[in-house]
Amino acid sequence: MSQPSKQPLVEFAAVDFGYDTRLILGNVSFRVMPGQVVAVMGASGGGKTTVLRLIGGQVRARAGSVRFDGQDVGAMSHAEIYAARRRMGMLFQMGALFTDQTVFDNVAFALREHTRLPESMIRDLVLMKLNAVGLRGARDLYPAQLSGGMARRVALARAIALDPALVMYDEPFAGLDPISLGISARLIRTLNDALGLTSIVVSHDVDETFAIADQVFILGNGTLIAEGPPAALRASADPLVHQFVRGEPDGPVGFHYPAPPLQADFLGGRGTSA
Ligand SMILES: Nc1ncnc2c1ncn2[C@@H]1O[C@H](COP(=O)(O)OP(=O)(O)OP(=O)(O)O)[C@@H](O)[C@H]1O
Repeated sequence: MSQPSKQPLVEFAAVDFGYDTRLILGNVSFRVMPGQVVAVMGASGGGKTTVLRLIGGQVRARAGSVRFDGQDVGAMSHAEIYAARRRMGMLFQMGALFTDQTVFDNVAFALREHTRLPESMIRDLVLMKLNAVGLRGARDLYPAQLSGGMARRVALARAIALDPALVMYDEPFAGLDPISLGISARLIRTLNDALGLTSIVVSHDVDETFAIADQVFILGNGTLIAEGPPAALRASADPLVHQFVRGEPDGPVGFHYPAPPLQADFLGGRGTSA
């Protein structure tokens, strides 16, 4: 019997990336092993979505390498990137469903677009995916007839329709009520394990994400400031990690954007040289 692969499914090695002259990520290295659920967290604007875009080949690293299943994404041709993306499911917060199509047709879309499977097989695959997210019975509904949590689950079924190796979630819990949020988080873990996926979740929800992740990467100040299993990060004495995990307003990451002293803007500017 062959041994399970020990090669990372995703690997960042000393990655630098910036838009224009501004560096967004500097010297970022991490690995995602097959079967893991990993979380990419950190302050807003810290480059979390950019990490997903680098993996999907929408943008390329300036230095270092981004590998997907051993292949350097930055060196792929368009055809290779297209083929690699077929092995990646993406679920974005605003990954709107097609409003004029039923739940069934939304999930069937990628199968019809990317495969030549007969409709009878597509039907079975779609219903299996819908069953996995608990919505087999909702197949004939239109998106307008779904709750926010249900719509998110349909989007999840759509993201896994092609049996991807990797599923990337960008803010999958945004806008959900606490119950739907908990259900969605557990579903990500359950599907990951039941279907043999690997999952990367970008999220701000510390509790829900820590509850399902094997490994957490925290981005801050343009680089990876911490990584480890959730329990280790919760126990971390590092002030940055501590502030992030507890959601505290005061700490190494300031609440205020740099500004002149208060008295310069109020009290008629008294006490300033301005
Ligand atoms: N196409 C673009 N051109 C120029 N700058 C961009 C572009 N896309 C993103 N940025 C900038 O890159 C930085 C990182 O953006 P990114 O979306 O990766 O952050 P994020 O950590 O996902 O943020 P959030 O949690 O707020 O979604 C931000 O400062 C953003 O303004």
